[in-house]
Amino acid sequence: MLAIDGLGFRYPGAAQAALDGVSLQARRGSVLGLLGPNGAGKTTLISHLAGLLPVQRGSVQVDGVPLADSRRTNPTRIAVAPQEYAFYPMLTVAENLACFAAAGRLSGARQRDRIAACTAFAQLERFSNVRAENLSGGLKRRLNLAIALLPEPELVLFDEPTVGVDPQSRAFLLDAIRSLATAGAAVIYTSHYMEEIEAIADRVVIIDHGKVLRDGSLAELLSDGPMVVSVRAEGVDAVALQSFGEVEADGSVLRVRLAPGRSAAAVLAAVETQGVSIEHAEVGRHTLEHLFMSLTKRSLRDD
Ligand SMILES: Nc1ncnc2c1ncn2[C@@H]1O[C@H](COP(=O)(O)OP(=O)(O)OP(=O)(O)O)[C@@H](O)[C@H]1O
Repeated sequence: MLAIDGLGFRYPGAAQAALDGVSLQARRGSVLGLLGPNGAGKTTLISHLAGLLPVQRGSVQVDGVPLADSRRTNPTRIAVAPQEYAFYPMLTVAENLACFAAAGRLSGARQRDRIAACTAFAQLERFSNVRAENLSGGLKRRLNLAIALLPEPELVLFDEPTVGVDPQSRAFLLDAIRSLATAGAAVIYTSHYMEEIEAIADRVVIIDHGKVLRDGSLAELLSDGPMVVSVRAEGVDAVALQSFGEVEADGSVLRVRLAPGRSAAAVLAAVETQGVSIEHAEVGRHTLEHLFMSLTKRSLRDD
């Protein structure tokens, strides 16, 4: 549905491009997980799709039509559920929905139907008369979701929609977002929580410094890495394990990305011969987080 090809963007006066030749596609019925460290270019990309930034280089097309033309003929086809709360705190849930429905030019029976459908979808019925400022963090996120869905968009972008919510609300939001794709919408989902992306995305795009580092199905990305042995034990000599593969320390956990021909059993045997006791050991393919960290490196992003 959405095809981005070679998108480049430089903020006025910026030394470096925020987006440098980004290409990706979002399909109906599918959740695309968009991952990148701070400053990678995610918000800049989403701002293009929300119509807030002009295309400087490359192209963005919706079903083969340039984004700007598509937005002109159908401004509500793409919706963004932003990171910040996008409602009026002084208004109740029902008043907010009515206000945003009217602003989105919904009227009459259609307006009533959409408000009822989105209230039910976000399970907000019991809170219709509660002022938005008095909702819990999870309910505020659900109101954000309901507002974004009012115009029945075909492509929905979620920018870190679960920040500050408890595990129950997070599970609810993830299920709800997944069900949008199941019902036929195209969904783009950004989050810093890798386990969320693993839970709901079919495809994953990892970007950094404005470039796409990896684009593939979740299964491809998880299966094309080496086997990883994680060992939690105090006092292991990490240098002695380097002959088995790349070794990474994470607190008291050592992670060995096995080199070809090396076995997990040999790593565990080598740790035991050091005379330390293993508290916990795990063997498996690398997780999305391992892949992400190895692609984007571990350095902190302060810019
Ligand atoms: N308004 C702006 N003017 C100049 N540079 C900007 C502006 N907004 C963002 N940038 C720069 O563009 C680059 C991409 O930033 P962007 O906000 O798109 O990253 P991000 O992946 O969304 O990061 P985060 O995870 O922190 O939200 C960064 O180097 C950032 O400093």
